[in-house]
Amino acid sequence: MKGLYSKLIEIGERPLKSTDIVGGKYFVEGLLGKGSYGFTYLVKDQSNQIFVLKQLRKYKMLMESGRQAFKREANILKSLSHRAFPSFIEQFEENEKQFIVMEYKCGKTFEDLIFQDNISFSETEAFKELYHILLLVKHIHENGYVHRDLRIPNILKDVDDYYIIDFGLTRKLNDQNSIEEETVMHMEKRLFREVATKSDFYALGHFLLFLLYSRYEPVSKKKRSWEEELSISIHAKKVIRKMLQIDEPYKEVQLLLDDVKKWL
Ligand SMILES: Nc1ncnc2c1ncn2[C@@H]1O[C@H](COP(=O)(O)OP(=O)(O)OP(=O)(O)O)[C@@H](O)[C@H]1O
Repeated sequence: MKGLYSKLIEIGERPLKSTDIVGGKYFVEGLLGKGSYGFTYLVKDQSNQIFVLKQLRKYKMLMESGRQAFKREANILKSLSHRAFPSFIEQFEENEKQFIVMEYKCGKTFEDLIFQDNISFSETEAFKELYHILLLVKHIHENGYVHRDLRIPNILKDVDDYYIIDFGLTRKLNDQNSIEEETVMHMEKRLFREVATKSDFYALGHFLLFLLYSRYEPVSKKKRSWEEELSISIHAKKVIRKMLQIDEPYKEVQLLLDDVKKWL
């Protein structure tokens, strides 16, 4: 549990305002999000180029684990250089605040596509989307990382281009979960956060369910399982059951890609 002191700092902290200038050259355009670790802003430099600026929250800055997590995200962005992930621009401290500047990826999150634009996906369309995303996840895993936060707000699409953002929870595959994490996580969270490739497949199993549920029309008020509610093929069910670790999980991304190729 957060201490009272941290809680008070958290409540009292205000994000930067539009019109603020950071790092001597970044003009704050607006707040994109307020996550658990920090504030995320859209900023512009003097040449009107857009970037994403992440600011570590003050109470997280007081904790070694918070500072480490922020540093880790910067290092991961530096090492994962690929057009599908935001490139690292710079990192600095100003007025006792820590910042990371990264490339802005233009696209819509799958959360917005489903819930704002009401786009719906057939089984084939959903698995095709998964295929493209798995190619990017393959790159992450081959570089020795596991993302651990592959949720619909962190995966973007712009026509035929796909992007993965938010590497705040990413770990090296040979890292251990911190004791802090282990003790606070309940079972469901553990499956998302395990430092193993299967946790990314688990998250993508949920991603797939969001896409498949976009076509679902409830026929009764009775709550049923996804296997009962969704009209999908046996092959689709088999793949999702392995992703969700109901059946023996996939050991590596290529095995999952091989199964998903069927829909291409
Ligand atoms: N590099 C980026 N390019 C484009 N949009 C981004 C980028 N990074 C973050 N965003 C957008 O900014 C918003 C806030 O993102 P961020 O990941 O910092 O926090 P969050 O998702 O609100 O919270 P949490 O970190 O707890 O998951 C999201 O809507 C995301 O789509």
